[in-house]
Amino acid sequence: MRQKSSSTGGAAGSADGVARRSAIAEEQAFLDLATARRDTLADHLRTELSSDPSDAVERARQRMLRRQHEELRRAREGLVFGRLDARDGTVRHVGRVGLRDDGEGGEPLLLDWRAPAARPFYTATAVDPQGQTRRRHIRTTESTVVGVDDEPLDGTTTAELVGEGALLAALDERRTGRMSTAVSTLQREQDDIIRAEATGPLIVQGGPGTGKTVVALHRVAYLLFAHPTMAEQAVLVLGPSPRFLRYIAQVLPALGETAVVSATCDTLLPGIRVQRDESRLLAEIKGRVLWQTALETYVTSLLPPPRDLKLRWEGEFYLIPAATVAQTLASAVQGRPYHRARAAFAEQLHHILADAVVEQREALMNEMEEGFEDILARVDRSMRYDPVGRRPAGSDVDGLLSEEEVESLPGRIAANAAIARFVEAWWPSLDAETLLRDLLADRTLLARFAPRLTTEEIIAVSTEPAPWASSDVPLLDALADLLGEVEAPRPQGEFVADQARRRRDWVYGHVVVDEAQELSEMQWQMVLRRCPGRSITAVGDIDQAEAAHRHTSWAQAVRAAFRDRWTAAELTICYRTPREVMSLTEPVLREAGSRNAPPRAVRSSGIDPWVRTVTPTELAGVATEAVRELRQRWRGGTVGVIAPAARVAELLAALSGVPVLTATQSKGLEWDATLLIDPRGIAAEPRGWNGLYVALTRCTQELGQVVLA
Ligand SMILES: Nc1ncnc2c1ncn2[C@@H]1O[C@H](COP(=O)(O)OP(=O)(O)OP(=O)(O)O)[C@@H](O)[C@H]1O
Repeated sequence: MRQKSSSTGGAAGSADGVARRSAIAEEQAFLDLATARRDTLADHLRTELSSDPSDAVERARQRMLRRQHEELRRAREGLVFGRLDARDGTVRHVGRVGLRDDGEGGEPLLLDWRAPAARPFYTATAVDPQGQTRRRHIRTTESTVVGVDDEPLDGTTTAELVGEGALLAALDERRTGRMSTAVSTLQREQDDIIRAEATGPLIVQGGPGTGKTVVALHRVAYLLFAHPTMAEQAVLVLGPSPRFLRYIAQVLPALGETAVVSATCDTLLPGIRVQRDESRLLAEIKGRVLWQTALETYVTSLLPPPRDLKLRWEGEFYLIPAATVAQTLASAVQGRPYHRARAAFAEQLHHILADAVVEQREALMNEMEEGFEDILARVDRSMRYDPVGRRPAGSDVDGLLSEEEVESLPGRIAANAAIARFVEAWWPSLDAETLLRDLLADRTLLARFAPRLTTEEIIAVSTEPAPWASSDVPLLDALADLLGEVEAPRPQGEFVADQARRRRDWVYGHVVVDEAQELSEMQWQMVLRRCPGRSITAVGDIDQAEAAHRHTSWAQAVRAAFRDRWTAAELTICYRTPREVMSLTEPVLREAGSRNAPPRAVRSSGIDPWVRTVTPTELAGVATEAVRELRQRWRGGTVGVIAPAARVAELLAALSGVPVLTATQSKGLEWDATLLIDPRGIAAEPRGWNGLYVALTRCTQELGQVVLA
């Protein structure tokens, strides 16, 4: 049985009221102390910051100081939110950042929520109190304590939820259109995932509203805290849409994190923009992992075939035989990207040529000694040949190259523009966009490199229009990776995230994927490329999958990326959607073909979902009226409208002041009230029952449906 913890706040005249006021006053005094300490530390750090670090060590130190300063600066709202009273009488406060007092040795004043010692705040129970007798949630508004919720952990009560009062208050708040942090009310099953090992792929399945996004973002903050080296590599957060990224944009900065790059799969490749929609058929075909092999063999076919290479150096011709070229080519390629292999080949070629020059010079000298006049003339010519005057002084008078000349020869050859032009002509630079365009437009090439595609599929792919669509991005990314950069880019930017964002080949310390059920096999390859160490957390709901691929289980969805080397975790409690609405979802899930049960709703809104039935001509008018009512009822909050794709334009024209989205576009978002237009129309779309499941679960309070008669 669940019992409420005692909640303390607001006016009261009883003994309870006195205790409450005293608890609030006590916590206010602590908050004032912690705030003053935070301000002092932030001021001190600011004086340490320099805009002109002298060397790499100082640059790294400055990056760390800047992070710490930023973290302190942002830790305003909810600086202190919890307190643990231990059996041995120790009292520890938990907050957004860790603070030490300014006494000798700097005793801990405030525990960072991510520190191991803060863990009982999220996981202690009456059954397993972890040495604690009481957990207190401290509610604040700006710098004022407005209430406290106490939970005894001495076995006098049992509670399923951690800090139920504070949690339910947070869940009941009006939605602003921006996600907020949940650091003070994280629940046990969420905390377990947030602090899980990050050594391999972790896939978190959770129904709608179970806090997958909350967990994903707080996990990023936790990992950056627990593994400072990760901050040097940055963390990538992949979301389903720019709208979703805007929705979550404040959470990580509010948690003080700057070493984070957020993107969608469509925006991950610098310089590439998705410019058109595409059919589901093509999205599915081009999402298959077979393209990885197809592109690998395609790029391999573009390597230059070995042949005799005839090079000119200082007026003489030198022949590098095909067998030497083949050997050098094989050692240069060895799994390297195309352009890097070329650079390795060129470097070896410069040495081979230098050796040939030295050998030939020695041979000429030997012959000369035997007195051939014409050879003398050739030597003379080759010694005089110095178009840019770079010949180092000190050639031996006997015509042989000096040791210094021999040593510098490969470098001079490497710097020679004519040699570089020769290599470029034989092994040309390529660019991913041109290559992909050529491949996709050419049925013969497609049949050769992607033999697992059917003739119909090849025709469909080759008749697509030119600008890039979403499913082209992973193909371009794969090609760009197989080609490699012609020249290594220079790091730019003050924060590590700025550098990472600009680099296609940046290797992140960790990658978090939200709405991971939507990723195609080729999009997973994009993720793997950015995190070869596979420190990846993917959160999603396989029952909300709407993308064109056919996966209906995580095992299928990630087989190509991870085989069976991944760990599963589950979230089971729905925090967003009230019980009244969740009760509508079970039959929808069955229709979607799922065998899972919807998550258990943690709260009731007391508002029954309602339905209005209309004719098509009444639709816009009734929707307008319904939106007006909902906006009035949820004044200060948010209302969203979800409709079949075919009705969005008509509704956008009729409604103002509310977002009108398809089920797919509403992924990951939430409003206080949702108006669902033509749910049967949504269900009839491709993967429509999954879409309807998404649409039904977006509200935190009230659901209205407008159904066509
Ligand atoms: N521990 C928590 N404390 C306070 N609020 C929470 C907590 N967990 C989740 N929430 C809130 O519940 C709502 C749903 O969370 P979230 O968006 O992370 O769920 P989700 O599983 O990603 O949902 P969906 O798959 O439907 O998009 C959000 O408003 C979030 O802030």
